[in-house]
Amino acid sequence: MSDTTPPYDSFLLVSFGGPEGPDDVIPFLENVLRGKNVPRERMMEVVEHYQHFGGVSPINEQNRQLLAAIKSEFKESGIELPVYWGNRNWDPYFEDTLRQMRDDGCKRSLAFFTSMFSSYSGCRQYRENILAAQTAVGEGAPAVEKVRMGFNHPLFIETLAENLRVAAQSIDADLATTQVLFTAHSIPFSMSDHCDYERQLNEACRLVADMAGADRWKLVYQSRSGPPQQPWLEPDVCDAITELDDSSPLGSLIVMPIGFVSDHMEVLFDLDEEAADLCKSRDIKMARAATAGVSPKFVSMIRELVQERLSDDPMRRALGDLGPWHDVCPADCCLYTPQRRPQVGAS
Ligand SMILES: C=CC1=C(C)c2cc3[nH]c(cc4nc(cc5[nH]c(cc1n2)c(C)c5CCC(=O)O)C(CCC(=O)O)=C4C)c(C)c3C=C
Ligand SMILES: [Fe+2]
Ligand SMILES: [Fe+2]
Repeated sequence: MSDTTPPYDSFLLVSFGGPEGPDDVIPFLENVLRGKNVPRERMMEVVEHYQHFGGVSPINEQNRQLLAAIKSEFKESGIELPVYWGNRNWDPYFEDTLRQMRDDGCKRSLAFFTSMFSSYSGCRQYRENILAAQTAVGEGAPAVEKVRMGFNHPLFIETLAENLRVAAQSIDADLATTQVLFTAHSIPFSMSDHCDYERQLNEACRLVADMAGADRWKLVYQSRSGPPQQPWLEPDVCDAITELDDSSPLGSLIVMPIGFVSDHMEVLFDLDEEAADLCKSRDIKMARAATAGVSPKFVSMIRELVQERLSDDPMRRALGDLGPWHDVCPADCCLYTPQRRPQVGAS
């Protein structure tokens, strides 16, 4: 490492958080929806989804497993960074984590966000959250810099291509002929107009489909929360299934939640319940492909994204046409509304 290389002294897993019991559900969702134009009725609908699973989102447990996997991957690779975890919407909150990091003597941390695609929610909002937490902690709060977006990293694409093949095998489907629907969280146009979310998603879908040999694929959206008069990305996964099946009976279908890195509540409810019920009612054999989770290659990708920032080597691995994404976000990266003024946060 040369003198100009930032002396990172810690690693921070940046994530969303989720409720750990029935009483947590409403305060959690109020955190999620603060500042977002989402009707109360939609929030109460989502409350039911969470209560249906005992009020516990699997996301926190999945992040605990991811942290453990990252720790052992770092150890095996000789990376001596202590590993921390902070969330936007639930305990452990960023402020508590940054305070702990300051008390442990951390000055500059490298962060991995559990979002593989650029959007306000998955990029800028986290940087704003971290800035707010640094301000709250005050003097001595560690600096936080994020690793680049990994949507086109070969190890991410390989992980998902393998998961797609496994899903196809589970229903004896031929990927060359079976319809594949890749899903991602729908967002309002006022968000998608100011980021590369759709471009990155389309690229990742193409790369995964090519690698797995899936010839019939489409990118669709799930988990829409806005009022009906507000335009959000479409089509919705269930509308797409209905339309495709009406035009020519699908028979079999593979759904892959490419926009998410773990099988959290939105995957369990919107896909494993709603989309699966729809498929059952139409006699469609549906397989839901696994998310990256703690797959060894995905964990190795996180390690690689960290290692490239610890070294002077400019090498950045990426597949496809978009190239490696930026290490440092430009000032206007992932704005939400055109009127929003750029704010400086963790890069
Ligand atoms: C305006 C945009 C969004 C609204 C409103 C919204 C509501 C909402 N989201 C969840 C739960 C999750 N969302 C997650 C990811 C996610 N959400 C949005 C946008 C909105 N969500 C985006 C663009 C993304 C992808 C980027 C990211 O932040 O990950 C996730 C996954 C988080 C993870 O770390 O994997 C969850 C869970 C709820 C319950 C909700 C309110 C009804
Ligand atoms: Fe969301
Ligand atoms: Fe960004």
